[in-house]
Amino acid sequence: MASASPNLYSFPNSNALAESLRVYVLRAQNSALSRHESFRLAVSGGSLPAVLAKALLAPGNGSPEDTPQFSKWHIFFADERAVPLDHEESNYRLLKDELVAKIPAELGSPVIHPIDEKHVHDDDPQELADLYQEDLMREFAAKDSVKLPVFDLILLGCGPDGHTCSLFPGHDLLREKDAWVAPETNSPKPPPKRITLTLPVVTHAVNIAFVATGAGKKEILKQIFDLEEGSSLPSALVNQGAGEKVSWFTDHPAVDGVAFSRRGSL
Ligand SMILES: O=C1O[C@H](COP(=O)(O)O)[C@@H](O)[C@H](O)[C@H]1O
Repeated sequence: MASASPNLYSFPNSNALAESLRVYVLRAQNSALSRHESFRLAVSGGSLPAVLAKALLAPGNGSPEDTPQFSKWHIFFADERAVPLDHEESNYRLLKDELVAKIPAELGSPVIHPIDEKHVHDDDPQELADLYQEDLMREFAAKDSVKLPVFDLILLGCGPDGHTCSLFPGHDLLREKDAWVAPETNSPKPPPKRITLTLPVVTHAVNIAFVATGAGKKEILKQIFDLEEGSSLPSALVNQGAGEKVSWFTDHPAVDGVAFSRRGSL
Protein backbone atom coordinates (compact mmCIF):
# COMPACT_ATOMS: atom_id res chain seq x y z
CA MET A 1 0.00 0.00 0.00
CA ALA A 2 1.30 3.48 -0.94
CA SER A 3 1.58 5.95 1.94
CA ALA A 4 1.06 9.42 0.42
CA SER A 5 -2.32 10.61 -0.77
CA PRO A 6 -3.49 11.07 -4.35
CA ASN A 7 -3.72 14.56 -5.85
CA LEU A 8 -7.26 15.81 -6.34
CA TYR A 9 -7.71 18.71 -8.76
CA SER A 10 -11.04 20.34 -9.47
CA PHE A 11 -11.77 22.81 -12.27
CA PRO A 12 -14.69 25.14 -12.93
CA ASN A 13 -15.28 23.89 -16.47
CA SER A 14 -14.09 21.45 -19.14
CA ASN A 15 -11.81 24.01 -20.82
CA ALA A 16 -9.85 24.61 -17.63
CA LEU A 17 -9.66 20.87 -16.95
CA ALA A 18 -8.42 20.16 -20.48
CA GLU A 19 -5.74 22.86 -20.20
CA SER A 20 -4.31 21.30 -17.05
CA LEU A 21 -4.62 17.78 -18.38
CA ARG A 22 -2.55 18.87 -21.39
CA VAL A 23 0.22 20.18 -19.13
CA TYR A 24 0.15 16.95 -17.11
CA VAL A 25 0.21 14.60 -20.11
CA LEU A 26 2.96 16.54 -21.88
CA ARG A 27 5.07 16.60 -18.71
CA ALA A 28 4.71 12.82 -18.59
CA GLN A 29 5.64 12.63 -22.29
CA ASN A 30 8.71 14.84 -21.89
CA SER A 31 9.90 13.01 -18.82
CA ALA A 32 9.44 9.62 -20.57
CA LEU A 33 11.33 10.80 -23.67
CA SER A 34 14.22 11.96 -21.48
CA ARG A 35 14.46 8.36 -20.16
CA HIS A 36 13.75 6.29 -23.26
CA GLU A 37 12.84 6.55 -26.92
CA SER A 38 9.08 6.24 -26.74
CA PHE A 39 6.19 7.42 -24.60
CA ARG A 40 4.20 4.36 -23.53
CA LEU A 41 0.73 5.01 -22.28
CA ALA A 42 -2.57 3.22 -21.76
CA VAL A 43 -5.89 4.96 -22.25
CA SER A 44 -9.45 4.14 -21.21
CA GLY A 45 -12.71 4.37 -23.10
CA GLY A 46 -15.93 5.99 -21.87
CA SER A 47 -15.74 9.75 -21.41
CA LEU A 48 -11.92 9.90 -21.40
CA PRO A 49 -11.02 10.08 -25.14
CA ALA A 50 -13.13 13.20 -25.78
CA VAL A 51 -11.49 15.09 -22.88
CA LEU A 52 -8.06 13.90 -23.96
CA ALA A 53 -8.70 15.13 -27.50
CA LYS A 54 -9.80 18.52 -26.19
CA ALA A 55 -6.55 18.70 -24.20
CA LEU A 56 -4.16 17.55 -26.91
CA LEU A 57 -5.68 19.01 -30.05
CA ALA A 58 -5.74 22.55 -28.63
CA PRO A 59 -3.23 24.86 -30.38
CA GLY A 60 -0.72 25.17 -27.46
CA ASN A 61 2.04 27.75 -27.23
CA GLY A 62 4.38 26.26 -29.87
CA SER A 63 7.24 25.49 -27.45
CA PRO A 64 8.89 22.03 -27.64
CA GLU A 65 7.68 21.26 -24.10
CA ASP A 66 4.10 22.01 -25.09
CA THR A 67 4.10 19.90 -28.25
CA PRO A 68 2.76 16.34 -28.41
CA GLN A 69 5.34 14.18 -30.23
CA PHE A 70 2.77 11.65 -31.38
CA SER A 71 5.20 9.71 -33.58
CA LYS A 72 6.92 8.59 -30.36
CA TRP A 73 3.71 7.52 -28.62
CA HIS A 74 2.76 3.86 -28.12
CA ILE A 75 -0.88 3.80 -27.08
CA PHE A 76 -2.31 0.70 -25.39
CA PHE A 77 -5.80 0.25 -23.97
CA ALA A 78 -6.38 0.16 -20.21
CA ASP A 79 -9.36 -2.01 -21.06
CA GLU A 80 -11.16 -3.10 -24.19
CA ARG A 81 -14.47 -4.66 -25.02
CA ALA A 82 -14.55 -8.00 -26.92
CA VAL A 83 -16.08 -6.49 -30.02
CA PRO A 84 -14.75 -5.80 -33.54
CA LEU A 85 -12.58 -2.70 -33.84
CA ASP A 86 -15.21 -0.84 -35.86
CA HIS A 87 -18.00 -1.66 -33.38
CA GLU A 88 -19.68 1.30 -31.67
CA GLU A 89 -18.69 -0.13 -28.26
CA SER A 90 -15.01 -0.53 -29.13
CA ASN A 91 -12.64 1.62 -27.08
CA TYR A 92 -10.24 1.51 -30.05
CA ARG A 93 -12.87 2.99 -32.35
CA LEU A 94 -13.72 5.65 -29.77
CA LEU A 95 -10.10 6.73 -29.41
CA LYS A 96 -9.63 6.72 -33.17
CA ASP A 97 -12.75 8.80 -33.83
CA GLU A 98 -12.22 11.27 -30.98
CA LEU A 99 -8.46 11.75 -31.16
CA VAL A 100 -6.28 9.78 -33.54
CA ALA A 101 -8.14 10.64 -36.75
CA LYS A 102 -8.00 14.34 -35.86
CA ILE A 103 -4.26 14.65 -35.19
CA PRO A 104 -2.74 17.14 -37.66
CA ALA A 105 -0.20 15.46 -39.98
CA GLU A 106 2.68 17.67 -38.79
CA LEU A 107 2.37 16.22 -35.26
CA GLY A 108 2.96 12.66 -36.50
CA SER A 109 0.97 9.48 -35.86
CA PRO A 110 1.06 7.35 -32.72
CA VAL A 111 1.51 3.58 -32.79
CA ILE A 112 -1.78 2.14 -31.57
CA HIS A 113 -1.96 -1.32 -29.98
CA PRO A 114 -5.45 -2.76 -30.56
CA ILE A 115 -6.73 -6.17 -29.43
CA ASP A 116 -6.54 -9.09 -31.88
CA GLU A 117 -9.85 -8.85 -33.73
CA LYS A 118 -9.77 -12.53 -34.70
CA HIS A 119 -10.68 -13.51 -31.13
CA VAL A 120 -13.45 -11.06 -30.27
CA HIS A 121 -16.17 -13.68 -30.83
CA ASP A 122 -14.52 -16.39 -28.69
CA ASP A 123 -16.79 -17.72 -25.92
CA ASP A 124 -14.08 -16.97 -23.39
CA PRO A 125 -11.99 -13.78 -23.74
CA GLN A 126 -8.97 -15.49 -22.09
CA GLU A 127 -7.16 -15.87 -25.44
CA LEU A 128 -7.85 -12.21 -26.25
CA ALA A 129 -6.32 -11.24 -22.90
CA ASP A 130 -3.31 -13.55 -23.38
CA LEU A 131 -2.58 -12.14 -26.83
CA TYR A 132 -2.80 -8.59 -25.54
CA GLN A 133 -0.44 -9.49 -22.70
CA GLU A 134 1.99 -10.88 -25.29
CA ASP A 135 1.84 -7.55 -27.14
CA LEU A 136 2.72 -5.79 -23.86
CA MET A 137 5.56 -8.24 -23.27
CA ARG A 138 7.03 -7.51 -26.69
CA GLU A 139 7.00 -3.81 -25.83
CA PHE A 140 8.08 -3.93 -22.19
CA ALA A 141 10.06 -7.11 -21.75
CA ALA A 142 11.97 -7.47 -24.99
CA LYS A 143 15.40 -7.36 -23.36
CA ASP A 144 14.94 -8.37 -19.75
CA SER A 145 12.38 -10.50 -18.08
CA VAL A 146 10.32 -7.96 -16.20
CA LYS A 147 7.75 -8.82 -13.58
CA LEU A 148 5.43 -5.98 -14.48
CA PRO A 149 5.34 -3.43 -17.30
CA VAL A 150 6.02 0.18 -16.31
CA PHE A 151 3.74 2.46 -18.31
CA ASP A 152 4.83 6.09 -18.44
CA LEU A 153 1.20 7.08 -18.03
CA ILE A 154 -2.15 5.38 -17.55
CA LEU A 155 -5.28 7.46 -18.15
CA LEU A 156 -8.37 6.17 -16.35
CA GLY A 157 -12.05 6.83 -16.02
CA CYS A 158 -14.19 6.10 -12.97
CA GLY A 159 -17.68 4.72 -13.52
CA PRO A 160 -20.61 5.74 -11.29
CA ASP A 161 -20.18 2.37 -9.49
CA GLY A 162 -16.47 3.06 -8.82
CA HIS A 163 -15.14 0.75 -11.53
CA THR A 164 -12.03 1.65 -13.47
CA CYS A 165 -10.56 -0.13 -16.51
CA SER A 166 -12.84 -3.21 -16.58
CA LEU A 167 -12.20 -3.85 -12.88
CA PHE A 168 -15.62 -3.96 -11.25
CA PRO A 169 -16.60 -3.76 -7.55
CA GLY A 170 -16.59 -7.13 -5.80
CA HIS A 171 -15.19 -9.12 -8.75
CA ASP A 172 -12.46 -11.72 -8.10
CA LEU A 173 -10.33 -10.01 -10.75
CA LEU A 174 -9.45 -7.37 -8.16
CA ARG A 175 -7.31 -10.01 -6.43
CA GLU A 176 -5.31 -10.95 -9.57
CA LYS A 177 -1.61 -10.81 -8.73
CA ASP A 178 0.21 -12.41 -11.67
CA ALA A 179 -1.47 -11.66 -15.01
CA TRP A 180 -0.82 -8.30 -16.72
CA VAL A 181 -4.03 -8.53 -18.72
CA ALA A 182 -7.09 -10.50 -17.66
CA PRO A 183 -10.50 -11.41 -19.09
CA GLU A 184 -13.81 -10.17 -17.64
CA THR A 185 -16.77 -12.29 -18.70
CA ASN A 186 -19.53 -10.74 -16.63
CA SER A 187 -19.26 -6.97 -16.78
CA PRO A 188 -22.31 -5.36 -15.18
CA LYS A 189 -21.96 -2.61 -17.80
CA PRO A 190 -22.46 -3.88 -21.36
CA PRO A 191 -20.86 -5.44 -23.24
CA PRO A 192 -20.23 -8.28 -20.75
CA LYS A 193 -17.00 -9.64 -22.30
CA ARG A 194 -13.89 -7.54 -21.99
CA ILE A 195 -10.20 -7.57 -21.22
CA THR A 196 -8.48 -5.31 -18.74
CA LEU A 197 -5.11 -4.35 -17.32
CA THR A 198 -4.88 -5.74 -13.81
CA LEU A 199 -4.53 -3.70 -10.63
CA PRO A 200 -0.77 -4.44 -10.14
CA VAL A 201 -0.06 -3.16 -13.68
CA VAL A 202 -2.11 0.00 -13.13
CA THR A 203 -0.51 0.88 -9.80
CA HIS A 204 3.00 0.13 -11.16
CA ALA A 205 2.81 2.95 -13.77
CA VAL A 206 4.96 6.07 -13.38
CA ASN A 207 1.93 8.37 -13.58
CA ILE A 208 -1.75 7.54 -13.23
CA ALA A 209 -4.53 10.03 -13.93
CA PHE A 210 -8.28 9.74 -13.56
CA VAL A 211 -10.66 12.04 -15.39
CA ALA A 212 -14.13 12.20 -13.81
CA THR A 213 -16.62 14.94 -14.57
CA GLY A 214 -20.26 15.80 -13.98
CA ALA A 215 -22.67 15.61 -11.05
CA GLY A 216 -23.32 11.94 -11.86
CA LYS A 217 -19.94 11.11 -10.29
CA LYS A 218 -20.25 13.02 -7.01
CA GLU A 219 -21.76 10.22 -4.88
CA ILE A 220 -19.10 7.71 -5.89
CA LEU A 221 -16.26 10.23 -5.49
CA LYS A 222 -17.48 10.95 -1.96
CA GLN A 223 -17.30 7.24 -1.21
CA ILE A 224 -13.86 6.88 -2.79
CA PHE A 225 -12.29 9.88 -1.08
CA ASP A 226 -14.17 10.35 2.19
CA LEU A 227 -15.86 7.16 3.34
CA GLU A 228 -14.54 3.87 4.72
CA GLU A 229 -17.30 2.00 2.86
CA GLY A 230 -15.77 3.11 -0.45
CA SER A 231 -12.30 1.80 0.36
CA SER A 232 -12.74 -1.50 -1.51
CA LEU A 233 -13.97 0.10 -4.74
CA PRO A 234 -11.62 -0.48 -7.70
CA SER A 235 -10.85 3.24 -8.13
CA ALA A 236 -10.11 3.55 -4.40
CA LEU A 237 -7.74 0.55 -4.65
CA VAL A 238 -5.76 2.44 -7.30
CA ASN A 239 -5.48 5.39 -4.87
CA GLN A 240 -4.32 3.05 -2.09
CA GLY A 241 -1.87 1.18 -4.31
CA ALA A 242 -0.25 4.15 -6.01
CA GLY A 243 -0.77 7.13 -3.63
CA GLU A 244 0.85 10.35 -4.80
CA LYS A 245 1.47 8.94 -8.29
CA VAL A 246 -2.28 9.30 -8.82
CA SER A 247 -3.88 12.57 -9.98
CA TRP A 248 -7.62 13.12 -10.33
CA PHE A 249 -8.85 15.67 -12.87
CA THR A 250 -12.43 16.54 -11.92
CA ASP A 251 -14.84 19.40 -12.41
CA HIS A 252 -16.64 21.15 -9.54
CA PRO A 253 -19.97 19.25 -9.96
CA ALA A 254 -18.15 15.88 -9.68
CA VAL A 255 -16.65 16.75 -6.29
CA ASP A 256 -19.55 18.74 -4.89
CA GLY A 257 -19.77 17.62 -1.23
CA VAL A 258 -16.40 15.77 -1.26
CA ALA A 259 -14.39 16.80 1.83
CA PHE A 260 -10.96 15.45 0.70
CA SER A 261 -8.64 18.42 0.15
CA ARG A 262 -8.00 19.68 -3.36
CA ARG A 263 -4.61 20.67 -4.74
CA GLY A 264 -4.42 24.26 -5.97
CA SER A 265 -2.45 23.66 -9.14
CA LEU A 266 -0.27 21.07 -10.86
O1 LIG B 1 -16.87 0.72 -19.50
C1 LIG B 1 -16.01 1.57 -19.30
O2 LIG B 1 -16.27 2.55 -18.40
C2 LIG B 1 -15.21 3.27 -17.76
C3 LIG B 1 -15.79 4.57 -17.19
O3 LIG B 1 -16.41 5.31 -18.23
P1 LIG B 1 -16.92 6.81 -18.01
O4 LIG B 1 -17.74 7.09 -19.26
O5 LIG B 1 -17.76 6.81 -16.76
O6 LIG B 1 -15.73 7.69 -17.94
C4 LIG B 1 -14.06 3.53 -18.73
O7 LIG B 1 -12.99 4.14 -18.06
C5 LIG B 1 -13.64 2.18 -19.35
O8 LIG B 1 -12.54 2.33 -20.19
C6 LIG B 1 -14.81 1.65 -20.13
O9 LIG B 1 -14.53 0.43 -20.80
